[in-house]
Amino acid sequence: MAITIALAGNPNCGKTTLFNALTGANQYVGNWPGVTVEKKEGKLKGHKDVAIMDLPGIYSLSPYTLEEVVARNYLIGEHPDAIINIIDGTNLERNLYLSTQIIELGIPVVMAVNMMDVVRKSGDKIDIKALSNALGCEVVEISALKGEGIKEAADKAVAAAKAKKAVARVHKFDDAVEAAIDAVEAKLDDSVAEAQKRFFAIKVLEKDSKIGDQLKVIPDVSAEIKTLEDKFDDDTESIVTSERYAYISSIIGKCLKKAKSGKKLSVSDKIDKIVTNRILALPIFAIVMFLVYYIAMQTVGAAATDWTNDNLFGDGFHLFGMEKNDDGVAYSDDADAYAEAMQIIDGFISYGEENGVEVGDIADAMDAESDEFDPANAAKAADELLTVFDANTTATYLVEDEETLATDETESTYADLQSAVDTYKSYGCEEPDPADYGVFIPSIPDLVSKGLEKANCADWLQGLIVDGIIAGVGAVLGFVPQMLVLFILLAILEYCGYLARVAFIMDRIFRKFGLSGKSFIPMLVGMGCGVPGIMASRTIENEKDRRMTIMTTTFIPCGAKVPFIAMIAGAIFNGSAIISTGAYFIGVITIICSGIILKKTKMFAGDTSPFVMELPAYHWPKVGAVLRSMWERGWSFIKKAGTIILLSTIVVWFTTYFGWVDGSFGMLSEDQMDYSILAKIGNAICWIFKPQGWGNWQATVASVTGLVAKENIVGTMGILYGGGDATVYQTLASKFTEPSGLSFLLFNLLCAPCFAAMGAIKREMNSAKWFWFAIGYQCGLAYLVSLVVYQIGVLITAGTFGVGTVVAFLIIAFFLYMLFRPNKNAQFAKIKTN
Ligand SMILES: Nc1nc2c(ncn2[C@@H]2O[C@H](COP(=O)(O)OP(=O)(O)OP(=O)(O)O)[C@@H](O)[C@H]2O)c(=O)[nH]1
Ligand SMILES: [Mg+2]
Repeated sequence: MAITIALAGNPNCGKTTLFNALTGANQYVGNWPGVTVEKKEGKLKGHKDVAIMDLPGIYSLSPYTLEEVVARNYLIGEHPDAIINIIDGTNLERNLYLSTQIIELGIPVVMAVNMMDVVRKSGDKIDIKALSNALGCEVVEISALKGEGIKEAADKAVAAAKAKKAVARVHKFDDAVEAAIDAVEAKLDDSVAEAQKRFFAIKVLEKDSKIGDQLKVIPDVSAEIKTLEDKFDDDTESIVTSERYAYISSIIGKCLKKAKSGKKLSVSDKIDKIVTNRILALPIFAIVMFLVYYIAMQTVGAAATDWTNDNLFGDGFHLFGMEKNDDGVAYSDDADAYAEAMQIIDGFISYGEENGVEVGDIADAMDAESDEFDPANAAKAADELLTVFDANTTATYLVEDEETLATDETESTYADLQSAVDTYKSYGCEEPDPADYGVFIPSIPDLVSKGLEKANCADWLQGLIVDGIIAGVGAVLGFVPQMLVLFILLAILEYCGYLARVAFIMDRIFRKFGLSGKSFIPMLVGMGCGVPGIMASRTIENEKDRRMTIMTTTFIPCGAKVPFIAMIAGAIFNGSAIISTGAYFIGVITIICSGIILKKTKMFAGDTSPFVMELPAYHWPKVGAVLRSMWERGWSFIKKAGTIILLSTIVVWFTTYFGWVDGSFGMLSEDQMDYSILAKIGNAICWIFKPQGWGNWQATVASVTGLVAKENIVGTMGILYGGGDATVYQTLASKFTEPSGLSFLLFNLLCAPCFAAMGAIKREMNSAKWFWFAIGYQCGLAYLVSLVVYQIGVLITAGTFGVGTVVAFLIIAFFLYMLFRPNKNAQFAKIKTN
């Protein structure tokens, strides 16, 4: 016989931790209330026929928010065989409120008092026997985190389910209340099971608005309600609530012995005094986020990512950094000396070409790439070069900077040429081979292309693999080290409980603007991925607020947006951590401004949901949990690279390297990309982004592929700007200016999220109209913001003034009007001030 056991309890009491421990699952656990918003089923380890159901946390069986409805509907409608009611032992009194309701459901219950490790440490004593007697069900002490007592709890629940023995009610409410309940029970029809009658009777008495969904017929009980309300001079819901609290206080004295802690502040309280301090909170938050980004983007993470990009996907590297040859000279020194000599020689050749000196044959003989290259001939040619120039020649020529691709005029004397030729010949007229300097590991693209060449692979396939897949997927994978560092740091902040404080701090700010602090939890979750972020909006009871949160949550950079932010910051802004941290603050500011503007429209007007959130105690993050969270997020990033991004890069590569030249369709060479299919598509739509300063087909196409998955922006750039001599970063730096780079970044940060997140928006909005409204709002806002940033940017940096500037100022004026216009819908506020 299959058995289902539901885990029910208050938010943040450890249900999911217990679920993971019992089933071996890996569900998301976070140190704040409202982490789980959907029910989740798993199999009890070692029992194939026992299913465990993790539920969202609830404070009572009178649900206010969507995820509470999920939990209640499950408990009432699906009727699990047993419930493990998890109670946070550090907060017994409040947690028991739900328990008094759960034992009325007519389902076998086992109470699991969790967090016993913390309870013991604090010195409190819980009398399990007394508690069990008072509640009429089995009680076990557990620590879900440490795995203590969990097997016992599960076994007891299985036994209770098999015995099918519902909780024998020990306690009675006030006689008048009991009489009313009995009377209502008698009025319920037979479709209500006997064991559930008490629960439904109380709910009907309480005038619960949503209970109609569960009952076929709601009996008329106005007489009973009136009698009770007259007697207690209160409404029935409050009467029942205070009866429950009276019951709890009657048992709590018998079951709980608090350690004499006096009035000393706990460590958590002391930390909170500082980090949630009215004045310090925000600067501390800014510093913490800056440090997170500084470490991930500029120091540790960046070093690892640079190494990966430069070596693994770039030029290759020497094992363990040992790169000395037999004479003890470092490879990099030799390579630099050779490159410097070549620069002067090439300079003289191009100077000669321009000034009518016959250097063509010399250049050919020295061309190491050519098939007929022979070092002996090259040496002779080099000597000849010395003879064709006059000893007092000073050559001027252009040199391209490797980083910025900017060209610079340089001068070299004949003496420079002489020593350059000597150096050139001393290396045997060929670039020093890194393999002569220790164990050299070629880069992945080099290795693969050599292998493919050896295997006589067709050109197009080689192109697909090297220029398509490796360039695209490699560009994304190059960010894995940075992402892992970032994920570790965010996981630490989350597990220790700091992120819950951030929600609290932000609530103070949000509230000033008429927004609910509850909107901040989805944003916190959205820092990992927008999909669960959007789902986390279920904790908001007010429908208008919830819609608004769904619309704005993805403004926060999710993990997938990080690589492209890092790429733009790295290529155009010198890797500045201010750009990466700034992306978060821009996300938050956009959410706040959107909130203010939208709240003033009829569609979203109304009171904001109250924000009640307990601050969980600080925990030391567990190394295992942090690493697991890092790995999970990192792995999903890698998995995506292997599936959707791989597919996208193949499509991008094909459409980039195939196209029509002179009327015939075929494969294109690197300098013909402007004729490609992709260029055609991009060119057809890129005018849209002219006012943003990056209206070229490459950037446009990258933004479009970003809608499939945001990592694609980097992958697509890798293909479109890769190839050729310069690195992707160098090409990017040459194609974007600071204003256009910033505008590109902002557009892609704020516009519609990836398909997966759009799907989540569709699901949560549950309405095509609202879905399109959300997507339209995001794209429209992104378009305007990026336009303004570019136009004002060029006005400041280059003094360019034109139609675009005027439009930008008009947009700003409109925006300011929307932001500061009086709120017509907030009449109550006006009345108050009068
Ligand atoms: N010290 C200690 N911490 C625990 C224990 N069980 C859970 N926690 C921590 O409590 C926090 C909340 O755990 P979750 O399992 O996410 O709680 P939940 O009940 O599923 O929360 P919601 O899904 O929000 O309702 C996490 O930080 C856990 O690590 C325990 O036995 N001891
Ligand atoms: Mg949970």
